[in-house]
Amino acid sequence: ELYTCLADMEELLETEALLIRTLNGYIQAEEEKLQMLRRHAADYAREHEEASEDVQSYLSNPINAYLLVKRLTTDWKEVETQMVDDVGKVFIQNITKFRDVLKFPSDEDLNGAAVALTRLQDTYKLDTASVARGELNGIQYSTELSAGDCFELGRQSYNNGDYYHTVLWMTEALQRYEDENNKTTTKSDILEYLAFSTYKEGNVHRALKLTNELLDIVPSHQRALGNKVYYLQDIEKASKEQKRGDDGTAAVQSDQIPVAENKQHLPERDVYEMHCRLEHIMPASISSKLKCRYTSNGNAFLRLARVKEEEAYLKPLILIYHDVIYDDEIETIKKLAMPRFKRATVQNSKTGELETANYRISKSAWLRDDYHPHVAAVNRRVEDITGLTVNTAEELQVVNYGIGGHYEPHFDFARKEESNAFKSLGTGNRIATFLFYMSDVSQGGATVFPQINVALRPEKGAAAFWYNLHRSGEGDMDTRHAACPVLTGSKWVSNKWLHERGQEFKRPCGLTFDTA
Ligand SMILES: O=C(O)CCC(=O)C(=O)O
Ligand SMILES: [Fe+2]
Repeated sequence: ELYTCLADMEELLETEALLIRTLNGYIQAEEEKLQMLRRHAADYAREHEEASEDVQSYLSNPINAYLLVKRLTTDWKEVETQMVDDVGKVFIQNITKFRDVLKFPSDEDLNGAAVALTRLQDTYKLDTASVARGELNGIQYSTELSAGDCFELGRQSYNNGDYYHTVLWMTEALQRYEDENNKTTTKSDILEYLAFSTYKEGNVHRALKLTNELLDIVPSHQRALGNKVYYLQDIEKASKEQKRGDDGTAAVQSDQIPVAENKQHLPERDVYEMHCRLEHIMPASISSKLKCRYTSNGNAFLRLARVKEEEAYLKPLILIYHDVIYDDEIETIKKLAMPRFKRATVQNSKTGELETANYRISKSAWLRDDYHPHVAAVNRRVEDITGLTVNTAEELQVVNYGIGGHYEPHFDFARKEESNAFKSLGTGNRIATFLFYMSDVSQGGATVFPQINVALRPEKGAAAFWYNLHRSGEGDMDTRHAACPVLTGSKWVSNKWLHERGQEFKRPCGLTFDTA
């Protein structure tokens, strides 16, 4: 699962470098072989021509007679050996050896990267043609996609049962195919996927039209012939039902079930994505009440080194601290995390087991205080800034998000029904979250709170802090939040989750407005 993390993806470039070297080596060896054969062919031709000029006199020379026989025996054998010699074999063997050492992406990675791209397309409302041109939000980032590249994206979507994106990408593939001089795929393959997905999306007339186009190119296409019969029956049935006067169309099932309606009564997904695009502007009635200050929070250490504290929201209180993790600490933490990275997991609310899920795509690692003084220093800073103890906190969790990496809306605290969640820790629920941003993100990757319309843009060196629980210990539903998919760049964060135990006399009054 390399695609889940940008740090791992860098290693793929090393793999590619080796493949390029190997391929060039193979081409050179193959060329040397061909050159040798060409030389042989020329030698044969020269001697043969000489002999043909005067056959009698040529063969009357015993040396010539001997050479002719030799040419057709041992020399020719040598040629045949060269011809069957599989020059590529040893190069392939070399690559096979490297498979154990170097990172190679799997089919699952290809699928993950394709799904990530379609997720970005949806969240950031990117139109297919622009993405195919290598543009993201109007900025040219990469080379264009060929018809074959678009076809492969469509095929991956198709394999996931995602007909919506199949239609988008196959349509684009078709358009690119027409414009391509060196064709990178075949029109009939595109049409086959496009027709069937169009049918699945409910447009049988267009599916039929596309299938007819396919049959114009390949009249004996078995699946197309079968589908055509099926589509025609479908159309006939629908027109009969219409004549009878009843509505033949099935009730359209929406898969946009509002999971948790927010205060605007829009499906949470729409609100979440709107905030990811940073489209929402906080009304002045709220933003005008937010303050910035240098604070020491009554802490002796911080009195000497005050921190910049900014209110991002008041109820629940969300605070941003600027410049609270330093570049050398960030470098150390990244270095420690990289070899420990695992695909991030989530807790199954029924079983309490940890498992991977598509709604959380990133790699994460846990770092103990004693791994490096920088880890201890960062934890200590959380304590100094919040006035809470980190004795009962979880280890520092380091997260790196790769292509389209994200974490959909969730709570950091365990809900009542998840009574097993933090049981083994024996430190109670996650009272607060301290989230360090260890990188800027050029596009995407905001932390958003859909219930209260807050979006935080990652800023390297800054941190966000909020309480997940009311003073009563009850979870604060307004702290529901998400990490938006990364559009361009790499996103690094570290989480310090503070727990209830040990905070009994520490949760400072000044930090929260709610007394519930
Ligand atoms: O990466 C982010 O912005 C938020 C991460 C988060 O919510 C989490 O790891 O629980
Ligand atoms: Fe979270």
